[in-house]
Amino acid sequence: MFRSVGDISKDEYEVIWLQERPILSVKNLSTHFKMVEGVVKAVQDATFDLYRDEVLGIVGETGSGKSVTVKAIAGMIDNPGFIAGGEVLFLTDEFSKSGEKEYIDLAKLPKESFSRIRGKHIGMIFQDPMTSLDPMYTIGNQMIETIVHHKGITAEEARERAVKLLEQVGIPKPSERINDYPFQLSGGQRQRVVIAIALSCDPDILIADEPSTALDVTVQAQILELMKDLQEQFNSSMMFITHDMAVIAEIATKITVMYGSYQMEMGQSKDIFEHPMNPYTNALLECIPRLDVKLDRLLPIPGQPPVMLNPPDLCPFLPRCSRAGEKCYRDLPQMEQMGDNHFVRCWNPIAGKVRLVKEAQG
Ligand SMILES: Nc1ncnc2c1ncn2[C@@H]1O[C@H](COP(=O)(O)OP(=O)(O)OP(=O)(O)O)[C@@H](O)[C@H]1O
Repeated sequence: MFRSVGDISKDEYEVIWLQERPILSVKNLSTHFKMVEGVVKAVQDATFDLYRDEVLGIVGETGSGKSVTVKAIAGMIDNPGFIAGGEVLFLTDEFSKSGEKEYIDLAKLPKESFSRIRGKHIGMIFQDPMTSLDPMYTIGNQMIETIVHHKGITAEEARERAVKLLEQVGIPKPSERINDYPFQLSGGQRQRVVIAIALSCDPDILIADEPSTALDVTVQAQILELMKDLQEQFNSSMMFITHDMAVIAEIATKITVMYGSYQMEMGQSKDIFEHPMNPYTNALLECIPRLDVKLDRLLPIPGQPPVMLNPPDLCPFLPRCSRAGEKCYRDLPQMEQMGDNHFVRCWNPIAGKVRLVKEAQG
């Protein structure tokens, strides 16, 4: 049965409208650190959209700029770091006079205003739960304070909500454990508490920076499973950072691959795994251990990681790339669209251009 536009309620209309517009639109974001020795160009030209319900996986090896990207979005870059350019457009009604959602540029938002964004609209989960928890207060106190501050409800209501959240993240006997101090919990349980706090204000975006890396392997898998379930339940968009392609395969709907401060490739997960076009993405995929091939050790990518201090304006993967050609030594390639939602930074992508030309002819 068809419905006319007049039959659509205001709430339904808002859902449709929101699904068509990204909740976050990052455009040409660059973040640098001014050091005595020179400028560390940590993130250059990062560009992506995040839509409702999407899980964007940011993957790359250590030092590639993953954490700095999300910290810049969340207003967490301190001196000597600074946003050197670009926009971070976030769709919110937090500062709106009309009550309608509007885009605000987080790259230009004063530091003091971030207390109205972080914790409320953007929930953060870091590798080490103790960076988010205060050892001096019970987990109940910490959760209730956050909820009262952002939701404006009574401490009693906040306590009820905290107990329910602890239950949702799998803490046994939550009405008792809420009185525990962080040191009384295991590492995995502490991370579950941090996840509960991050979710406590129904954030629009959840940012998880290697949330399971510091935990032992079985707990890692449990935390990953929990994050997947909660993302579906709470319906928030997520940005998930990891250096591990196998982890990203589990959780991300869309992936951006970073190397030496640049996005090298971005696309839907399926496309990245089935048709990687950047030689670096391909090298990363070749490092994933396979069940059908017996190896004594993981295959490392040959060569040295890139220099971040005063780098040349060339592809950062150039010194390690087996496909490098003459053009690669002259100019930096830009991100180029190669297919539906598939972008790659490379002068000589793997089968990319050939595939598109064939598609166009066919
Ligand atoms: N406070 C800082 N001062 C100077 N340089 C910094 C600072 N923070 C980060 N950097 C530099 O910025 C670059 C990107 O760092 P970032 O932490 O984003 O990497 P990453 O991809 O998240 O790596 P990891 O997986 O190890 O966290 C690195 O070269 C790092 O040394």
